[in-house]
Formats: sequence, structure tokens, C-alpha cells
Amino acid sequence: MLSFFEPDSQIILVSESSLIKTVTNIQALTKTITNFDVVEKEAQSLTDTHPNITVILDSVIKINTVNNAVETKSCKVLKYDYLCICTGGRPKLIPQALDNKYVVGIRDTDSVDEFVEKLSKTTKIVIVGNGGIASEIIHKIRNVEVHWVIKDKHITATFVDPGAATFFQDSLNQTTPESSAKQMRYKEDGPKSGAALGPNWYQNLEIYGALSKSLPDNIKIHYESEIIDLTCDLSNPHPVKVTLSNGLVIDSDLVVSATGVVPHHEFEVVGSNLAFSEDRGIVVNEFLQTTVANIYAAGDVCSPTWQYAKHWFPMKLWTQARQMGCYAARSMCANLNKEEILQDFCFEIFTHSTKLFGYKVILLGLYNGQKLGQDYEILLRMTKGHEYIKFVIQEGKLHGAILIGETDLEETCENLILNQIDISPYGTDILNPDIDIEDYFD
Ligand SMILES: Cc1cc2nc3c(=O)[nH]c(=O)nc-3n(C[C@H](O)[C@H](O)[C@H](O)COP(=O)(O)OP(=O)(O)OC[C@H]3O[C@@H](n4cnc5c(N)ncnc54)[C@H](O)[C@@H]3O)c2cc1C
Ligand SMILES: NC(=O)C1=CN([C@@H]2O[C@H](COP(=O)(O)OP(=O)(O)OC[C@H]3O[C@@H](n4cnc5c(N)ncnc54)[C@H](OP(=O)(O)O)[C@@H]3O)[C@@H](O)[C@H]2O)C=CC1
Repeated sequence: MLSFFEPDSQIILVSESSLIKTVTNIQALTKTITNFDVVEKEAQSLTDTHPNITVILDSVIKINTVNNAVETKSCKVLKYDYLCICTGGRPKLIPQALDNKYVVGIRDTDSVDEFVEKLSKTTKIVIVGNGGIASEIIHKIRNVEVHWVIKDKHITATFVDPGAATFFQDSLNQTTPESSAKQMRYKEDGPKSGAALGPNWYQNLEIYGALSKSLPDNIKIHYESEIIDLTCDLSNPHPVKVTLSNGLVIDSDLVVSATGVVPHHEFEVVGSNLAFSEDRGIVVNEFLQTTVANIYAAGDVCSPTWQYAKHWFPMKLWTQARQMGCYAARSMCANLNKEEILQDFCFEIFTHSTKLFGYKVILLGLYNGQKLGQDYEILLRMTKGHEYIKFVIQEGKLHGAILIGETDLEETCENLILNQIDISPYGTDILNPDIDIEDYFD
């Protein structure tokens, strides 16, 4: 975006990986929801399409806010007028991990390679965490006994409510024809990328353990529990002993810690103070400007601190990293050219389009009643194996929605949330399958 807005300015991209992720096949589903694929590209090839970009393959180790310069690992000093920090996040492992080689986290291509390699030698593993990564692995994994340890009363709690979790649950423990296939290992050719994997990372991956086949009950879910102790005993055939808060002890071969992300900024800052939030993110205002005037930050590394619009909140997602990246570029260029800009419309409403357990999933606004207290109603429509629709309603207005399957309701819901139209006259008919609500509200 910088290159697009400022074709005559010199732009330097410092990337520690030779591959960068780019977005392709962009498809606008609504004003704010976009579907896209993420593909890897040689970082250097950016110069072919954007001649004013120079790519430097290196790691930033120091930012000097007095001299306006960054220093790299190979001792390059790069001066800047404006700087945007987009160094992402890294897995936040369970505290018991402590460099234990039997505990793995997943973030980039290398970590997936390590996971797939270790998994291929195991018959019994523990997965801890109840968000995106755990849900995707649980859906994909075969030929291994899995103990899924979750703090909540239902699966995939980061994204969905108990009703949707029940809807997904049917797709667990299903032995698909793939399950008796031979063990295979995913191998990526060429250089590796340190960036987070992003959507559909598991599509071409064979995630297999060492059992000869999947058993129907090979996934055991331990609800409302956490790991409180982890020890290793190499004389045991399953060397990792995991103790759960409910008292259960599981002997396993490997622990996958899919327990979230912390901002990643392993560089020294010299000069004025770059403020960090409690969660260690770089504090940014509504223009994605940090506490140092000519330094911006976007994506997983930053912590938005502006007064959020009612139906928006931050989450560490590609969706938002991309929106923030585009908007940071606009803000930097506006600042450079002394123009005033308004905050981008995408920050008016939280939206996320993804795939979970094989289903298309669209999350809109306060989809789990976030910020609404206790005083809201839920309207549901569900057809097993086909669709799950949840509306979150307060004072006759739609504030959030979960749409699973091919519901075709995303545009209607987005409009209803953004325009705050009174839907109380329609009562429960708003989800009556015989009434085409798109005709009323699109
Ligand atoms: C397994 C997995 C699956 C995911 N699936 C989805 C999904 O389906 N949908 C979704 O919306 N989100 C998904 N996410 C989240 C999404 O990938 C991240 O939110 C997004 O990639 C964040 O983008 P970013 O640019 O902030 O950080 P990153 O993508 O992590 O990129 C940061 C880059 O900075 C580089 N870097 C770091 N430090 C330095 C330094 N000092 N010098 C130079 N370069 C440096 C890194 O090498 C990396 O290339 C997934 C994440 C994971 C781990
Ligand atoms: N399809 C998609 O959109 C996907 C998105 N992603 C994104 O990638 C990033 C990494 O994914 P992931 O690691 O799954 O992170 P998530 O933030 O999605 O989920 C982390 C999960 O781990 C739980 N947790 C945190 N600490 C502990 C602990 N000590 N013990 C037990 N449970 C714990 C959290 O519970 P609690 O919230 O209660 O702390 C939460 O359920 C996230 O930003 C995620 O949104 C990843 C894969 C797919």
C-alpha cells in the first residue's frame, strides 16, 4: 500500500525470511468481509512489481529513535523518515514448557515441520488450548490418540458458543477414508518463512501419528481443565507425564501448546520511549501511530488503544493484520503529506471469515455477546450438518452473529449491525427459513 500511495518515495522492507506472505484471490463478501488466499512469494520479487521497494533480508536488532535509524544483525544501518513495525507474534507456550523438547508450539513453517516430524513418531499426544490452532489440528489429525485439554465447558471457545461447538462436535472422531492411509510427511521445497502461517495452512498437510489407523474414539476431550504439572521420564514408553487440574494424569509422547500469541519484538529501542501495553504489544492510537511520532505499528505486534467502535474489538488475526497494514500505510502517507484522514471503515465492525471443522464460518460484531453484559437475547437456527445461525440481539437490534455453513446472510447481518435497524417487529420470524430476510434488509 505504501508503494501504491507513494510511488516516488523509497521504501525498504526488512524481512528476516526470504519468503513473504501475500494475499491473492481477494473476494469481497460484503463491505467489510473479504475472503482471500494467502500465498508465499520470494520477498525479492516484490521489486519486480513495485520498483520503489528495496528488500533487505536481515533481522532488525535495534531501533534508534533519536537518529531515526534501524540497525540490522549484519550491521547495516538504515535511516528512515517513517518506520512501521510489523514483526508479528510468537506462540505463548504454557509455563511448564520451559525449553522442553516435548512441548511444541505452532507459528511458522519451521515449527510445523518440527511438529509433523515429532508427531509421526508418537502414538499419544496432549493438545492444550481451545482456540484456532487446537481446533484446526483436532479436525485434521489422524492415527494418534489425542487428549485435548481445554479450560472451557465447550470446544473452540475462542470463536464460538456452546451451541456451535455442539454443531461442530459431530465432525470430531469421524474416521474418514484418509484415516487408514499410510503415514506421510509434509515437505516444503525451498526457503522457509518465519511469518505466521495464516488461513488454510493445514490444507496440504498430512498430520499423522504413528498408529496404523484412527480409532473412532481417538480424541478425548478434558473439559474445564488445565495442565498444572509436566515432567519427563525417559524410561516410560510415553515419556511426558502431564497432570491436569482435575487430578487426571496422562502419560503421552508430545504436548502441543496452542495457547495463544504474544507480540514479538526482539529488538532494542534506543531514544524516546516506545510504549508497550500490559500484554506486551506496542501501543498504537487510531492512526496506528505509536508513542513515537514517526513510528507506526500494525498486526500481531501492536495493541490498539483507541476508543473502539461499539461493534469492533481487536483479535490477532490475518483479517485484522491485513486491515491494519493497509491503514498504517494510509496514515503514514497522510502524515507525510499533511493530510487529514478518518479512521478506516473496517474498524467499525469486527468481522472474520474462516473455516472450522470443514465449515465456512463468519463471525460478525459482538458474536459472543462481548461487551453486552448479561442482558441480551440469542436467536438460533440450526440444521445439523448443514448450517448454524446465531443472532445476538439487544433492545431489538442485532449486535452480533455467527454464521456457519452457506447461509448467505453475511451482508444482511452486516447491514443490520451497522445500521442498528429495529428488528423487534419481526420477532423470531427474522430467522424463519421460509422468510427471505435478505429481501427486507440487503
Ligand atoms: C497456524 C496458524 C494459523 C492461522 N490461521 C489463521 C486464519 O485462518 N485466519 C486468520 O485470520 N488468522 C490466522 N492466523 C493468525 C495470522 O496468521 C496472524 O494474525 C498474522 O499472520 C499476523 O500478521 P503479522 O504481519 O502481524 O505477523 P507475521 O505474519 O508473524 O509476520 C511477522 C514477520 O516479521 C518478521 N520479523 C519478526 N521480527 C523481525 C525482525 N526483528 N527483523 C526482521 N523481520 C522480523 C517475521 O519473520 C515475519 O515474517 C493463524 C496463525 C497461525 C500461527
Ligand atoms: N481459523 C482461524 O481464524 C485461526 C486463527 N488463528 C490465530 O492464530 C493465533 C494463534 O492461535 P492459538 O494458539 O490457537 O491462539 P488462540 O488465541 O486462538 O487460543 C488460545 C487458547 O489457549 C487457551 N489458553 C491460554 N493459556 C492457556 C493455558 N496456560 N492453559 C490452557 N489453555 C490456555 C486460551 O484460553 P483463554 O482465551 O481462556 O485464555 C484459548 O482457548 C491466534 O491469534 C488465533 O486467532 C490460528 C488458527 C486458526
